[in-house]
This record gives sequence, C-alpha cells and structure tokens, in this order.
Amino acid sequence: MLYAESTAAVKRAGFRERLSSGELLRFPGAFNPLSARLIQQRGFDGVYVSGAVVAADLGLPDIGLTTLSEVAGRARQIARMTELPVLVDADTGFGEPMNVARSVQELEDAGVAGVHIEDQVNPKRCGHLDGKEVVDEQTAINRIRAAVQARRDANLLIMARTDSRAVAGLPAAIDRMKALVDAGADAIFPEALTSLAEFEAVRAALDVPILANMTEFGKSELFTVDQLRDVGVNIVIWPVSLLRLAMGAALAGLEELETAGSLAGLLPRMQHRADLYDLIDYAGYNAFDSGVFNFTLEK
Ligand SMILES: C[C@](O)(C(=O)O)[C@H](CC(=O)O)C(=O)O
Ligand SMILES: [Mg+2]
Repeated sequence: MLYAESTAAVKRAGFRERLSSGELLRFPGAFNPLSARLIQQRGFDGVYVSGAVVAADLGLPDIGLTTLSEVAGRARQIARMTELPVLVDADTGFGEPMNVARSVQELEDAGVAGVHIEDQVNPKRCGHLDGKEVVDEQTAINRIRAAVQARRDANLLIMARTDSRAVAGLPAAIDRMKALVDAGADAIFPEALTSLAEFEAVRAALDVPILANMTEFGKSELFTVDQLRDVGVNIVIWPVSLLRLAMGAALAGLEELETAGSLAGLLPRMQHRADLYDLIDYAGYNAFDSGVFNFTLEK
C-alpha cells in the first residue's frame, strides 16, 4: 500500500552489490509510476527514467527543454513506487558544473539509485541522431567531478555517458571514457555503439560497469540480453520501449473506435481491471480500512 517499503539508501546499496557481482541487470524504462510497478512485478532488476520519455510525455522533443524540477519530480514519483533501483537520465546535468552538483543532490533527494550525465553540448539531442556535438574533455571531466563531489550518499551511482563515439570514433571515445573513470565515474554509458565488437572493446578497456542502450530506431542493432551478457555488459536499458508500445496500442484502440465504434473487440488486449487493482495493491487499502475501500472483483 502507498509507497515502496525500501528506503533509497537500501536500494542504492543493493544496486551497488548486484553491480559488483558482474551480472547483467535489465532496466526497462518506465513512462510513469504504474509502469514501474509492472516492471517490478515482472521481475526485472531496475527501472530506467529516460529524459526522452519525460520530454515526450510532456509533448516536447528531447533537446534539453525539460527542467531539473520536471525530471526530478518524475524520478521521485517513480522511485517511491518501486522497490527496484532507479537510474535516471540527467542529460547534461542542466548547466555548468555547479548546476550539475545541484542536479545530483536534487535527484539524490528524489530517491534514485543512479544518475547519468552526458558530454553533449547544450542544446542536446537524442544520442542516436546525426549532428551531435560534444564538449571538450576537460568540460566533460568537470561535470563528472562536480557530480561525484556533490553526492552525500557514497552509494549513489554516478554514471558518465559519452556521446563521443559518433563524433570522434571509437578509439577517441574509449580514451574519453578512461578519463571520465579517472574523474570518478562509477560506471560508463557508451552511447550509440554500433556493434557487439565495440561493446567488447569498451569492456576490455575499462574496469567499471558499462551500460548498453537498446533504444529502437537508432544506431544500435537490438542485441539480446544473452548477447550483451556475453560481451560483458552490466546494465541494459530499453529507455523508450514501453512508451512506444503503449502509444502503439493507444493508436490501435483509437483506430478501432473510429471503425467499430466500440472497444469490445479489444478487451483481450487491455489490462484487466483486476490486474490493475492488483498492481496498485487495492487489497492493501481494503485491509487498512475495510469500511471505505472494500471491493471485490471477478476476473
Ligand atoms: C537514452 C536516452 O538518452 C533517453 O533519454 O532515453 C535517448 C533514447 C532515445 O532517444 O532513443 C538517447 O539519447 O539515446
Ligand atoms: Mg536522454
């Protein structure tokens, strides 16, 4: 009932422990707190909060228009509804290194277990689009140093994302990744790698956990969990996938309404009321105050 039982500190410590085991952790992106609960119910390892999804949800493109407050607010709503660790996309950190520091503290207060900060210039864009630009290495390092110094819980994972692969090629990108690890990054998000061999090369060059971004319609082939595990990836995200699936289903529903005039034919494709109530633990509220919330439902 109500919010998750685990504190943020417990979730962060658990995340660190699982990461140190070297296994591959699966983090689908939640587009709202309810979908985060579905991710948890299905036994995934963590929840990703995508900047692209926060923006798209507001009807905006992913070009750095969303504010720290909007992202932290969404991250807080999601983190408090799941026992799983939440990894949040902090884009470029929302400004200069001092802004990065404040962003990290705000997101830490929101209860997330990890934050990633990238080296794109502002205005940024999706890492799988052409025409990206990255800041110079010292600026990228300064962002990560500021993030590391700002956290108050040493278990908050600071992940450095670099978009340099598409801009400067893999060898230069790997040099930058090493510099970001030296600056204190706990993990690396090598954006827009194109092949499993590239993940293997990054794995061989670094001693910290690495993340694979399996976003659709981008530059990366959609590798399987097994393929990514075999090349030593530690976290895989499907950042926008649930939103894409949900929007696809919503469109199909609207088309059915237009043509059939009723949604009766789509009932088998819908989440049943009973499953929704299960996901939000309606029974827990019923037990808390059966005088007000009692309700039974046949499926
Ligand atoms: C991971 C990402 O940063 C996100 O915001 O989810 C995006 C995903 C996308 O736009 O497909 C990205 O830049 O890769
Ligand atoms: Mg993003």
